[in-house]
Formats: sequence, C-alpha cells, structure tokens
Amino acid sequence: MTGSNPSSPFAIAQREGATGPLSGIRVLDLSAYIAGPYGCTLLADQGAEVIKVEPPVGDNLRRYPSTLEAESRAFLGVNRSKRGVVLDLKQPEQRAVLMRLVREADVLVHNFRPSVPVRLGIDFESLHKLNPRLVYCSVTGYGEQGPLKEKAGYDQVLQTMTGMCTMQGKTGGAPEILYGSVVDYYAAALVAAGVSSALYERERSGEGQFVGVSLLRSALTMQSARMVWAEGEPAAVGRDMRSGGVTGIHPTADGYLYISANTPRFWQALCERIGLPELAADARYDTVRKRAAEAEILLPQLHAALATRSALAWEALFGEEVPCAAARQVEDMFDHPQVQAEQMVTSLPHPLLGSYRGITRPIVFGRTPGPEPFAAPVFDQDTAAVSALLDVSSDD
Ligand SMILES: CC(C)(COP(=O)(O)OP(=O)(O)OC[C@H]1O[C@@H](n2cnc3c(N)ncnc32)[C@H](O)[C@@H]1OP(=O)(O)O)[C@@H](O)C(=O)NCCC(=O)NCCSC(=O)C(=O)O
Repeated sequence: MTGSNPSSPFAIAQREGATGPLSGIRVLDLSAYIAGPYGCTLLADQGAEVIKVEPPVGDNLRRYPSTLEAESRAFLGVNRSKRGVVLDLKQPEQRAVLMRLVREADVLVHNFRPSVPVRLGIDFESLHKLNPRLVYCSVTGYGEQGPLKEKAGYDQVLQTMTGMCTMQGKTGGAPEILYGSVVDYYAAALVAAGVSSALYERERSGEGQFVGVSLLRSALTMQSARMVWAEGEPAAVGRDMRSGGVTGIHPTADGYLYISANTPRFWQALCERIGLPELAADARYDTVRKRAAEAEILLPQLHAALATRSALAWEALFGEEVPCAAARQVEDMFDHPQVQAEQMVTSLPHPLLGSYRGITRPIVFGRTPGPEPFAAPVFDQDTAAVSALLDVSSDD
C-alpha cells in the first residue's frame, strides 16, 4: 500500500525504519479528546505518519485534570507518534495550509459535530473533490443523522445512555460509570479498523470514501453479547444478566481477587486448589447456572478458604489453570513481568518532562513491526516546519 502521492516533495513522513504495514500513509488528525486521537495513534503505531492539527485553543484534553504539571497524562497517553501543528481554520491563509495538506494526505480524521465540518468547509464532499483518494473518517457522538446528531457526546454520556452504567455496581444501587473511557477506546479501534479497510479498498477502486464511527455505535456494539432479546422475552433484565456467584471479585486475606469458573475444567481446578474438592463432585453445583443460583451456599465456603492467603498468593497457586487476577493498581502494570516480556512499555523522551513511560505496540506484526514510537507533540511544535514545506500560493 502506498501513499496518495509518493513523489511528493512533502516528505516529513520518511522516518528511519518506518516499516509498519501503514508505512507511507499520511494521516491528518483534526480530532480532540480520546476517541479520534487514539484512533490516529493506532494508525501511527502501524507506521502511518500522523499530523495532529489543533485549533489555536489546543486539544481540550491538554487541559484535563492531571497530576503531571507540564502536560496532561491523558493527552500524552493517546497522542504518541504524531507531529503537532496549530491551524486556525477560520483564517483563510491557515485554512489554505490545511487544504494543501489534504491534497497530500491519505486519511483525515475529525471528531466535530456534523454541522462543524460544513461550516469550516472541510466536509466530505468538499474534500473528496479536492482529493478523491482521501479516506475521510468522522467520529461523532451519535452519528451523522437522526434527532441527536448535533448533541454533544462524551464517553460517559454514552455509557449512561446505553445501559452500560446500569450494568455496573450493586443490584439495586445507582448506575456506575466504568472509569477509563472504554467507549472512546473501542471507538478508536473502530476508527483504525475502518480507516485501514477503506485504505485496502482504495487499492482496488483508487478512491477514498467516508468512514463513520460514533460513540453510540461503539457503546452498543460493545454490548453485543448482552443486546440479544428473544421474541416475547420480558425487557429490563439488566444486572440479572451478569453471571454472578463464584465468577466475580472476592476478598482474600489482603486485597481482592477476580475468579472465573465458568467451565467444568476451571470449576474443578478451583475447588481442588482451594482445598474443597468435594464441591467439584457435587451435582448441585455442576453447571455455571446452578453455581450462580446456589451462590448463598457456595460463597461463604469460598470466602472462608480465600481468607487464608493473600490475593497474590492465590494468583500464584491458581497458576495457569484457574482464570484469575489479584486486583492491582494500574501503575503496577509497568513492571509486570508479562508486560515487560511483551515489550509493551516504552520510555519516550519529551521536551517538557524529560521522558515518560507509556503503553505502546497494541498489535504485533511479524514481518512489518512498525516504527519506534515517539512522544506526543508539545503544543504547536511542528507548525513552522510543516508550513515551510508547503507551497500554499496556488491553493484556495
Ligand atoms: C467533544 C464535543 C462534545 C466537543 O464539543 P465542542 O467543543 O462544542 O466542539 P465541536 O466539535 O462541536 O466544535 C468545535 C468548534 O471548534 C471549531 N474548530 C475546531 N477546530 C478548529 C480549528 N482548527 N480552527 C478553528 N476553529 C476550529 C469549530 O469550528 C467549532 O466551532 P464553531 O464552528 O464555532 O461551532 C463534540 O466535538 C462531540 O460531540 N464530538 C463527537 C464525539 C467525541 O469525540 N467526543 C469526545 C470523546 S472523548 C471523551 O469522551 C473524553 O475525553 O472524555
């Protein structure tokens, strides 16, 4: 797969060793917050050159609360491996710079509400005329049509709207947010998948196309395993759909331990290793549904056994045969031997911070592993360099 104009003088893409599967692909990232930007980061991880285009006020994620002084943790985390330019698209000469970039680009991603690109003159139809090979990805809250298309959308808003929060927390309790922007991250994965497919199709047709991702689509498709209703089934089963019982988070001598015992093999291994093999042989508990129904009998026995060791000790004792995990803090994962072995943590030099460690390489490619990641851009760092490479005199 090659870029739209391999002979272009605009050559800031040519990083040494950029051998990822998307090497040669140029992405203009006009998006802010998490879903769009992280989608573009996934493309960068795969070798695409990504230029982040921010308005003069900057990506609002830079202003998110952070315990880091110099830059918000979230911004650093979801914007690695990009150049950073600032363009005021309401100023004709700066808009002309974007149009020049669009002519040279393979992909554009934004997360504006549907009316915004039309106002800025960067809607799909306009840019398709300028560069028919451009893959144009729009990330919205709710989609491009329908009564909510202009409504402001955030991860947590969509979590709450779509029932995800009602599935969390204690039965009878208030809905709870899943911390960690899961809807955004899944939308980001959909951005990367959708853009990649459109680039693949472009190899056959020679033409780019519109790619639409929304937080609503993300939140609902994330719940595909729940959103199955048989004809005539009563609605509002809600939290009753969770497996419950033995499969869940349990207290130990110190912290908490998640255990899954949803198959006969794992149930047997669990019973043996907690010293209650007779439970495994008991026909009253021999299916996951029976175990959930008999939770009031099983849980006191399970908890009495678990109280004799620490969560980490149980994790070690359960080994490979009982799916389980001691509850950790997220920062404990940087040095986890498995994460280290998989080489997912990289230290990135950064002008304001010295360096920071971050998670990289979300996908493994055997033959074309992709370039070394680099730090998220400092605000405005590449505007002059990128503008200097462009001849904007012939553009609108
Ligand atoms: C996130 C939003 C709620 C933010 O709302 P707004 O701040 O009102 O942004 P809008 O997109 O509606 O409009 C952006 C405005 O900035 C202007 N704008 C944007 N870029 C530029 C540049 N480069 N130059 C000049 N002006 C610009 C644009 O013309 C609009 O102004 P006017 O033309 O004057 O109107 C919305 O963008 C949205 O719903 N996006 C889709 C879903 C999404 O990605 N949500 C965040 C996921 S991350 C998340 O949930 C999280 O971080 O938490």
